Order: sequence, then C-alpha cells, then structure tokens
Amino acid sequence: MTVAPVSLPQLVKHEVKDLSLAPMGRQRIEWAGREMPVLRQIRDRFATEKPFAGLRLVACCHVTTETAHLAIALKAGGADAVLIASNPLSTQDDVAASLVVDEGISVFAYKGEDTETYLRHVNIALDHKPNVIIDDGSDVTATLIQQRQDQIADLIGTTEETTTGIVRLRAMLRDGVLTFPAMNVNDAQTKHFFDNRYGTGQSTLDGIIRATNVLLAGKTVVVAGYGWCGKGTAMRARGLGANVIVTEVLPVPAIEAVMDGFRVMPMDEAAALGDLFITVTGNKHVIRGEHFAKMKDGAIVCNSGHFDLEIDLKALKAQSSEVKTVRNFTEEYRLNNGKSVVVLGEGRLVNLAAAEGHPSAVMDMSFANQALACEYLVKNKGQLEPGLYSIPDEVDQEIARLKLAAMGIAIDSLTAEQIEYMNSWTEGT
Ligand SMILES: NC(=O)c1ccc[n+]([C@@H]2O[C@H](COP(=O)([O-])OP(=O)(O)OC[C@H]3O[C@@H](n4cnc5c(N)ncnc54)[C@H](O)[C@@H]3O)[C@@H](O)[C@H]2O)c1
Ligand SMILES: Nc1ncnc2c1ncn2[C@@H]1O[C@H](CSCC[C@H]([NH3+])C(=O)O)[C@@H](O)[C@H]1O
Repeated sequence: MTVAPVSLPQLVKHEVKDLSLAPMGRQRIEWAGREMPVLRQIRDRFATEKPFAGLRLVACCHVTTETAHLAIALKAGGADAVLIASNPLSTQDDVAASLVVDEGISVFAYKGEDTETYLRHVNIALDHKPNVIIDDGSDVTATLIQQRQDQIADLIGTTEETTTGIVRLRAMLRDGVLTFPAMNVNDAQTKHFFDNRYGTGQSTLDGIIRATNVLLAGKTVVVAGYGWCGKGTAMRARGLGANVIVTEVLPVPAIEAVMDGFRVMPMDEAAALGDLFITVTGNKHVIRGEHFAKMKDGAIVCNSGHFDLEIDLKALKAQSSEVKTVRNFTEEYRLNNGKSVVVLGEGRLVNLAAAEGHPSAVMDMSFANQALACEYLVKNKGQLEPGLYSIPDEVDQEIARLKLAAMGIAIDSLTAEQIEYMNSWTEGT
C-alpha cells in the first residue's frame, strides 16, 4: 500500500517565534473577541462589502489578541495585510502564530526582538508596498518619508493610533514632509477617553503587579504626566490604596491634578519620596541621573508612555556598578552610592511588556476607529488633501452608540421641544 504524502499547508510569509503556539493563540483570540462586539459588527459588514479588495495594507501594532481581531476584520474586508510589531517587547507569540496558521495573515514579529530586527521588520512591511498604513507611534510613516519617497505614490493614506504618533505627524506637517492624508485615530473621543485613560490606568498597574507582585496600598507612587494616561494611572493607583504624587510641566493639568486631590511637585522633590515611579508623558528623559541619585533604596521605576526614552537608562547604567535580572521584566541596578533602583520592562511600555496591554473592551472602540479610518481613506481616495484628519464626529458617536447597545445600556433622546430650544436664542429666563 502506498501512503499519500502529507501536504503541509502553504503558509503565508512570516517571521514568528513558534508556529506550534497557534492553538493557544487561537483560544486566547477567541476569548478577547467576547468583549469586542463593535469591531465584530464592522468585520461582518466588511466581509460583505469588501472595501479593501485589491489593496495592500500594513499594520504596525502591538501583536496582541486585540490586534488579531483588527487584522481579521481587515482581511475579511479584502485587504492583503502584513502585520509587524510596534514595540520589540509587546508581541504575544501565540497570537502571531495563530494569525499565520489559522488566518493566513503575514506576521513579522516576536517578543524580545532586538532593535535591528524591529527596524528590519519595518522595512519588510514597506517592501509590501502598502496602499494603507496603520501606524502606532509613526515609525513606519517616518521610515517611508525618510527612505522610500518613491513609494508615496502608492499610498492612499495612513492612520495613527497613539498620542506620540500624532505629535510626530504634526511635526512632519510643520516640516512640509507629510505629503499624504493621515487619520488621527488617537484624538477620537471613543479612543483616548477610554483607551488612554481606563486602558492605560488598568493595564499599567497590571504590568507592574505581574512583574513585581508588590503591594500598592500605602506606597508612594509618582506619576509623571497628567494627560489622559496619567489621569487613568493616578486614579487606579489611588484606587489600590497608594499615595499618589503627580509631576507635570504644564500649569493646567497640574491644577487639575491638585483639584483631583493629588500632591503635585517637581520630579526633583518627588524623587526622594517615591516607592514606585511611572512615566506617561510621551517625552524624553523625564527621570534622569540626578533623580536616580536621590531615590530611596529599592525604588521601582517604569514607563507606560512611549518607546524606552522616558527613563534615562544610559545615565542609570553609568552610575551603576551591576545590573541583575531579579524576576521576569525586572532588573535591579546597583548604584555606586550603594542603593539600588529597579527598572521594569527595560523602560519600555510596562503594560505591554510585562502584561497584555489594554483589555479588549477598550481596544474594541480604538480598533473600530482604526477599521473605519482605513475605510474612510479608501472611500475618499484622491479627494483628501495631504494633512492630518480627525475621525468624523458621526463615526465617533456611532461607535459609542454601538458600544452602549452591546452593553445593554439605553440613553435618552432629545424631545422636539428640546431640539427647538437648543437651536434658538429668543427664549431666556
Ligand atoms: N501604554 C499604553 O498602552 C499607552 C496608551 C496610550 C498612550 N500611550 C502613550 O503615553 C504617552 C502619554 O499619552 P497621553 O495621551 O496621556 O498624552 P497627553 O498629551 O494627554 O499627556 C501627556 C502629559 O505629559 C506632560 N508632560 C510632558 N513632559 C513632561 C515632563 N517632562 N514631566 C512631567 N509631565 C510632562 C504633558 O504636559 C501632558 O500633560 C504618549 O507617549 C502616548 O503615545 C501609551
Ligand atoms: N492590548 C492592546 N493591543 C493593541 N494595542 C494596544 C493594546 N494596549 C494598548 N495598545 C495601544 O498601544 C498604544 C501605545 S503604544 C506607544 C507606541 C510605541 N510604538 C511604543 O511601543 O512605545 C496605545 O495608543 C494603545 O491604543
């Protein structure tokens, strides 16, 4: 008897850690999907309408169970998609494997890739010659502008997920190099009100706790930056019983923090008081040499803002005699002054390095915005001037309406009398 050769499935191009992790990834992707009803409805419509048929798409996102649902929705809409990581430490290897094996989506990402590999993956993504780019931090967009001007003709537009990516896009616009339309997903209300605030608030503490298992009750926690992420992080740290200090550089958020009941002071003073430091500013070297020198022995320092620049690790290394890994994602620096400082997640986003990032319930709205932003670009192909575009308010309101409906929550509607009143100026007291 002859045995028919076993034919291995033809896999899409990929560079992931271990394809045998796919079943676990698939199970976890399904679990996340339970809390992503808005994106599910968009995916179902995309599957019928195929808005991305014939289009090449690159997504540079954290490769998580939530991003998997975005990638699946885009593929259902006909996109020929390549997914790369938006951070060297955030990839969930089982998810990457499942997307390749079960969904036929090209993924180039693995947890712990070095900077060289990260940048190589950005270039592999650009080799795909994308018509649409979903970016998270603007690394792909910046590389396209700096190194691949010849490919800009292929591009319909880009979408940007996060605050620092928008800051970079505004700088590109100012410098006259943003020569295509870019959708500002971060500034949609259904993105930053929930993702940056409640998502970062919860997942940052989740990352810190998973990495260290420290008790937060009674600790002094210093939160640097009182924007959307800072507000969420300070609120949740207080909820766990911490005494929270906020540092800021802008007067308005500083007063807001004071009136929200937090102590506000410069980092130079806070450095000596904190047990745990969390940066969420999007800025560079917010905690630096002079601050490490003042810290208590054993102070824990981490970042949930952007890249690995908020904490000056080079300065810390220069003033240390030894670095020791004491737990996963937890490194202890022995300072020359005899004290130690503990750094989590190599100074990269602690919520994605040491935990799983935001819960799917908030990413549902963030990625509904991403999916609809891509569709908007494609529907308006050739009609949008180069520049940065807001998500239309009706799209924002519709995402919130679908989310409320999925949560079984009803709200009031304006009466005819109220509509008339809101539109008139003649009726007073
Ligand atoms: N970890 C995550 O999953 C996650 C989620 C969303 C956003 N982010 C990132 O977090 C960062 C903050 O985002 P956001 O939406 O809160 O931005 P934001 O603009 O709302 O707030 C940032 C705040 O930091 C303050 N700041 C700047 N430099 C400072 C300094 N040296 N010291 C103290 N405060 C300083 C600013 O004045 C501002 O109030 C961005 O880099 C963003 O991309 C991360
Ligand atoms: N579970 C998650 N899955 C995918 N993206 C996430 C998740 N949690 C947070 N994010 C996104 O991560 C973004 C910040 S990441 C900052 C970007 C930069 N590439 C860096 O890694 O430093 C936020 O705007 C979130 O929308």
